Amino acid sequence: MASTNNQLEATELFEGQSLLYMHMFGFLKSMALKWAIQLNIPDIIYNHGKPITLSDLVSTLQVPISKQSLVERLMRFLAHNGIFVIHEKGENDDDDDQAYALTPASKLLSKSCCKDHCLTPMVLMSTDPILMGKFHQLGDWICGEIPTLYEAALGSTVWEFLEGKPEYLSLFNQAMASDSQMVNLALKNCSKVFEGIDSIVDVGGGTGTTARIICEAFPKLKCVVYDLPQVVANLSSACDNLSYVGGDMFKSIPQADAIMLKWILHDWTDEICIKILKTCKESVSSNGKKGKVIIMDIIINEEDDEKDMTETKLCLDLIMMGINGKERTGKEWKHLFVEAGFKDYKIFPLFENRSLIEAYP
Ligand SMILES: C[S@@+](CC[C@H](N)C(=O)[O-])C[C@H]1O[C@@H](n2cnc3c(N)ncnc32)[C@H](O)[C@@H]1O
Ligand SMILES: O=c1cc(-c2ccc(O)cc2)oc2c(O)c(O)ccc12
Repeated sequence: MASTNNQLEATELFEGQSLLYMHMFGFLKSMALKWAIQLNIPDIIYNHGKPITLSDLVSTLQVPISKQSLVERLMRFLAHNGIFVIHEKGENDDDDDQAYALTPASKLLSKSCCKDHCLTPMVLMSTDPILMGKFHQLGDWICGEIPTLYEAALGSTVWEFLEGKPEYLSLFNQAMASDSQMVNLALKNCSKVFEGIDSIVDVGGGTGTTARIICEAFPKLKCVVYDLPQVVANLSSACDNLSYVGGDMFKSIPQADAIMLKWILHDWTDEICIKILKTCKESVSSNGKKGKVIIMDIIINEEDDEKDMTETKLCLDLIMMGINGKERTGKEWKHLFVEAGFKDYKIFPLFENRSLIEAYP
């Protein structure tokens, strides 16, 4: 009996050990992704026009002979994780019997392949050493009085940090724009949301990627991108129905039939979200029309989502924790709408980890 218990205990401990190793080395997934981008591998494979053999890849990369096997090992790791796929050509145990091809994930990292849907800037932001570095201070920050991890690690809130560092503002804006490009692919599923409205303000709309997609799809809809002055400075619109206005959403929000908030509310605490939602409600109600607030954001739904999807949402929740925001469950979203005085709201799936919520004043 004792030995059965010991065996069980040992089995469980080995499982625990295995889980810990998986987590300890998890950072190498993002590092290997960054390596592939730094070496331009997704574009090299795409431009090759067919799966690329190891010898063609290393010769394009001009990797010294002594390091060629390292490329093979990195590609094996990335293929194991679904970023590339290995095509086996023959039965010989020869390097050139294998060739690497793109998967949907690496297509999204190739500018040549997915010009309008390239997620490379988001990978570069999420793997930036300074931005990643602040997570080393989670422990000290949680036990201290400083309100946000950004302030604890970098000395200012995220928005002040970005304002003072043009290269990071540009990295952040490009990362946000790359996420917004995906709206293009999802718009057909939710086009009804934009029908019957004449004007919309994209509050915190960044450099205007989402607004541009909506303006092109609905040429009669007048769209304003409203963001901090340093974000919209020097931006000009290519479409007649799109304009940029610099301002502070905590001071005022321009009037319109609809307000859009994409990836805005998850940046803030409940208290601040309720304040933003109340201002939006006033803005869409003040012209006497029955306006609405359109929210594109994350809803945590552990019951219905796949485990991997929940994991991504919970990772984003930790990122939001660092800027004093949070990802919310359906119940938590309801709390915001009720407290801000909205009469009703509807939820639609948008894409992958994102939902679209229409809230009615
Ligand atoms: C996470 S980004 C989302 C950008 C864009 N909506 C998107 O999804 O790509 C948040 C945006 O809110 C803007 N923002 C932050 N504070 C703001 C304020 N007080 N007034 C207006 N915009 C603000 C930021 O500059 C940034 O562009
Ligand atoms: O990978 C990220 C993403 C963000 C991010 C995403 C969406 C938002 O509405 C705000 C921020 O922020 C990050 C960040 O602040 C960081 O230090 C590292 C990575 C990321």
